[in-house]
Amino acid sequence: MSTYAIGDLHGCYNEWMALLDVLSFNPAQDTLWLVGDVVNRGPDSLACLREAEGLGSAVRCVLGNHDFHLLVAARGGGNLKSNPGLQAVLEAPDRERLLDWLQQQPLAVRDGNRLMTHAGLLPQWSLAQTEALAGEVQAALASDQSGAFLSQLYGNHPDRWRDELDGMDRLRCIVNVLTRMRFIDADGRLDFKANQGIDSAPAGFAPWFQFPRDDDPELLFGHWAALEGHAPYARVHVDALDTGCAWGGLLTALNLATGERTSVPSHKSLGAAQ
Ligand SMILES: Nc1ncnc2c1ncn2[C@@H]1O[C@H](COP(=O)(O)OP(=O)(O)O)[C@@H](O)[C@H]1O
Repeated sequence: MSTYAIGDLHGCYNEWMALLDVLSFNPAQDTLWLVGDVVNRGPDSLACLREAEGLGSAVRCVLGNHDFHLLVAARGGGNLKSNPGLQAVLEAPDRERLLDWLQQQPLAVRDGNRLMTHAGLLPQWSLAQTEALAGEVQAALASDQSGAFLSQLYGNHPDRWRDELDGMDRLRCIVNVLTRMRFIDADGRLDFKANQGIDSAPAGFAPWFQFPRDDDPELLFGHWAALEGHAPYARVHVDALDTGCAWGGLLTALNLATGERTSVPSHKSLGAAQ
């Protein structure tokens, strides 16, 4: 009866299966939290989606920016870029079922004092507020206007949260915080350019987890491969789970009860055929 949180899969199906093997994962008893970015970059997005969908209630998954990329391309009139693996999803006979599953995933998963999102959350957002804001996006994805929502999703504005935001600006800001954020400034403004290690912070910006909070939650996030699973100088309890499997790094699972980390190497780094 273990619960494991796993970092960004990014289509690394073989590594995912190897990791589950090492963990002796049993879907009848154990639970997997997936931190988002199930698809893109790696070799087999389609197999990852099928597996995640097929695991049913054994999986709790949040949406990442690359998952949104697939949804925008499939259902929001967007163009595909980056990876032919996504094309395979779009051409699959079961694409509608897989896309329906993806579109139903939340942007936040909470269990008591623990919260998982793909990128993080703003220091001023409580866990309850984050859940509620994530729920607003999930409702938009579930509505009969979801295509219009997806077609207007992309953009960097507004780059700063205000409670008064409404309409698409509000939803876009929530999505950008929960799935794209890395560096913010003291006013909570998001930077959308820097994506390397913490040394790449633009002047006046710092990683979101280096800002103090009023509460003391345990936050799980992925998204930021260059951190290599570390959150330096964090002022909050965070677990960085993206250890860059798609970049030749590792795929990592965190046992939520014991805090133990288990990793397997990327097959890319082993020189295996992708
Ligand atoms: N271990 C690493 N060290 C340094 N840079 C990395 C590492 N892994 C990935 N990167 C870089 O991080 C950038 C962002 O990739 P990633 O964190 O996967 O996020 P996303 O694709 O969602 O923007 C990429 O441009 C890549 O070059």
